[in-house]
Amino acid sequence: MIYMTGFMGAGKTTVGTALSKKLNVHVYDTDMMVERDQNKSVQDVFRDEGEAFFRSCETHVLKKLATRKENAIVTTGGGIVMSPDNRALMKASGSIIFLYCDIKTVKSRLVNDRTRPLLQKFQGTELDHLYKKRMAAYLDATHVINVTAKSVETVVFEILSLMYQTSPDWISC
Ligand SMILES: Nc1ncnc2c1ncn2[C@@H]1O[C@H](COP(=O)(O)OP(=O)(O)O)[C@@H](O)[C@H]1O
Ligand SMILES: O=C(O)C1=C[C@@H](OP(=O)(O)O)[C@@H](O)[C@H](O)C1
Ligand SMILES: [Mg+2]
Repeated sequence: MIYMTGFMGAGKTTVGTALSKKLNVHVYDTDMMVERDQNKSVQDVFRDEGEAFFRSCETHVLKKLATRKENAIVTTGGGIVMSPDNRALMKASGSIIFLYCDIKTVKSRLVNDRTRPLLQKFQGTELDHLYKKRMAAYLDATHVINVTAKSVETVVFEILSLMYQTSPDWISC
């Protein structure tokens, strides 16, 4: 498995989907899997059951994915790395690619977003604090790609280049 991690708005879901097409492998998005399991949006899970419940659902889907014996991409939610157990599970079952994006770019990408409950909760400097608090956990990754000011195509190309060097068995042509 290749797990894509990073802060909200770094482009995990977008880049992971594009990369999966290039590699011709499945992509699994932990947020979408939680939504399917709970039959409601991430926003509604946060509103109705709270963040702790969402985190338990997230870990549940991660555990299911980690047992799959296939080459696939997993695009994670931005908070998944805060559990050391989740990080250990990802490392034991694959590699972690951290998409680093500076906070200014994150904010500009998500300025009109209403689907991420933590963006409603943490505003202005509070979001900066959350970002800083999480950085050490994000950096506990196999590879780091700086995605700031890069197009999706450029980021996908950089990941493919990295994979040619580190995981050539994934590349079919
Ligand atoms: N490299 C990029 N350049 C510009 N916009 C991007 C890039 N990657 C993602 N986006 C945009 O940023 C927003 C958040 O992307 P998304 O893939 O949902 O991020 P994440 O899953 O990390 O939260 C979307 O509107 C997406 O189109
Ligand atoms: O950073 C976080 O804690 C979250 C990020 C979201 O996913 P994205 O990183 O794909 O936005 C989603 O899991 C939820 O809103 C919580
Ligand atoms: Mg996402």
